[in-house]
Amino acid sequence: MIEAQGLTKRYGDKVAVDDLSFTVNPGRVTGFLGPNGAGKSTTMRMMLGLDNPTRGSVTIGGKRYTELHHPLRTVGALLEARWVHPNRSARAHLSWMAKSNKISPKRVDEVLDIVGLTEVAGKRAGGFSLGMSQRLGIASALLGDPEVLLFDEPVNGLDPEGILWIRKFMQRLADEGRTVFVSSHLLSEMALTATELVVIGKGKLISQSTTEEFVARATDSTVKVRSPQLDRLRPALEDIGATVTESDGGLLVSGASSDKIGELAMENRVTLHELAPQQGSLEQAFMQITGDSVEYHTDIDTADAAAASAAATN
Ligand SMILES: Nc1ncnc2c1ncn2[C@@H]1O[C@H](COP(=O)(O)OP(=O)(O)OP(=O)(O)O)[C@@H](O)[C@H]1O
Repeated sequence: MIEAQGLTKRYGDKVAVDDLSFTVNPGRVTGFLGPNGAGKSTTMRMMLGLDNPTRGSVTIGGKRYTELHHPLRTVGALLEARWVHPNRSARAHLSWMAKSNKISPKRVDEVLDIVGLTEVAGKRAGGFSLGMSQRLGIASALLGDPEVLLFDEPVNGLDPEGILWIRKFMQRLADEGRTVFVSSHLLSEMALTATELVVIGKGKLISQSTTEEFVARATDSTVKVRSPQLDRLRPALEDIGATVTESDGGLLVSGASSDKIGELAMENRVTLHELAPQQGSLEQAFMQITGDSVEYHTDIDTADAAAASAAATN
């Protein structure tokens, strides 16, 4: 389990992480979501003792990173994929890491096998594709068989096959009962990968909930209605306080459930051709909740978000 309490980091005048408190539990993949510059990497660096908090604390299994007797056996991290010496082979790199952390050399072959790199273990890591480098990074993280795993933007730059592999792999690690904490600004990716979300903006906690709750809370639940007698249904809906807008020859109704709209249609002898609750996308939820927390707004951001949410809804 990871616990942040009042975690704060200042760089001069800049507050990168601002009084963050949240908990990450084992047995599930928890997404760490936030716009660029929100403070995700800084938070992860503090989890790994690479940066010191200005105030507050973050602990792994109840201990600060610097208090851990065998850090590699407690927490594994994938922060930056291409940090291996390019002339070293994957096996040589892992063997060196194992030796310097008093981990059995047998574990090297095990982790190579787990990430599917056995066949290329003798090749120079410098010639690896990004996907293979990510696998090697994950093999290093797994070397100490840790209970807690941190991934900082693990799918950045990967092809669809690589993305799918990482997603399934993180789920497998969580199914084994480990604590898996993964940062991303790819919202649709998080919707597919994470069951729990810690969302931050401008260094502050915006929400911690299940992915499902996050989307449901943030998006207006609307119902799409098509009928040849909308002229009769519309005033009836407005009479009960629903908000009605025209859309695609039908109506988009908010403030009334599909059950209520169906009953109202029957009472008014209105034939319905469609009555469809609209599922909000994670993109819509994210923009709605973090909208004010994005450091630099541009028209392009807004257009991109609209396009992304349209793509996700369709
Ligand atoms: N060493 C540093 N010195 C000064 N400011 C820093 C430093 N590291 C980070 N920051 C600032 O702190 C804020 C948070 O940065 P951080 O990299 O943690 O965000 P992030 O959520 O990981 O963003 P991204 O998704 O863009 O990587 C940013 O405004 C960044 O410019």
